[in-house]
Amino acid sequence: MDITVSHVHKSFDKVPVIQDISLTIPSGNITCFLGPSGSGKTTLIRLIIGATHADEGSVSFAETKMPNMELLKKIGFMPQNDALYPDLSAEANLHFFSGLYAMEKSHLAARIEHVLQLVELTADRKKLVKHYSGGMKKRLSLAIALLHEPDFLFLDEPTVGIDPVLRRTIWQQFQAFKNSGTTIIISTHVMEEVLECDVAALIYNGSLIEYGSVTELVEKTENGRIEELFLSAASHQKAGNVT
Ligand SMILES: Nc1ncnc2c1ncn2[C@@H]1O[C@H](COP(=O)(O)OP(=O)(O)OP(=O)(O)O)[C@@H](O)[C@H]1O
Repeated sequence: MDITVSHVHKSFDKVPVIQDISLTIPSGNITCFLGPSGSGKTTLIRLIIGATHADEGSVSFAETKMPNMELLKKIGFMPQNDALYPDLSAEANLHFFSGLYAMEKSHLAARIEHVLQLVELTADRKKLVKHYSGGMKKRLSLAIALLHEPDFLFLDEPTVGIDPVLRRTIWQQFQAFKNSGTTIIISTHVMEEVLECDVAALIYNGSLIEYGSVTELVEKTENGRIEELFLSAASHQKAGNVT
């Protein structure tokens, strides 16, 4: 099921934040939204999952227009800022979120066990979240996003604050999810992570400046560094002709 974003616009307090973005996110791939801080990546994710309402334009998952309650059950979202309950343990947080996803009780315990293992938090499952480190909270947020085995996984800067070894393990997991058919959309400003993705959308000041396979985008650069494409967008924008 591909995701189609069609001519989406969004302003906050009359300031345009997303400007006429259209793209098709292919199913079963890892797509990244890459852009500098404040370029609109989080807003675009929130528009796609229906958490923010677009001023103009539409988002569809195959033929179904968002927002749609049935589709929401197929979506996992890991926000940039943790939405966790600090006075509950990791396990209790997972139980709470399973209620929101209306998960069947029969295999809940096994799912909780599985996602805790994936993010290496099994030993700390009883600890209150307020005593967690930043990286542990990130990992718990990821576990929550994975709990209901979503077909679409939206991850807003998932590896910020995670050490390089665990980051590697987590990326191996993302590749494994992809191989089992999950569509992954990830926002990042880390250029190295782009090379892990199949497709990249480069976002600059709320506009889509490049979109294509990572291989194609790398080929457009002189030295294989995708940053170059931003530098040329920035210089065009100064000259007033970014489209
Ligand atoms: N609810 C809101 N109200 C007002 N302005 C907002 C709101 N949400 C986002 N913005 C503004 O929209 C712009 C884009 O923000 P967004 O969080 O989408 O960027 P981003 O690319 O995800 O940044 P970062 O990489 O720093 O997370 C910023 O200027 C931000 O201040």
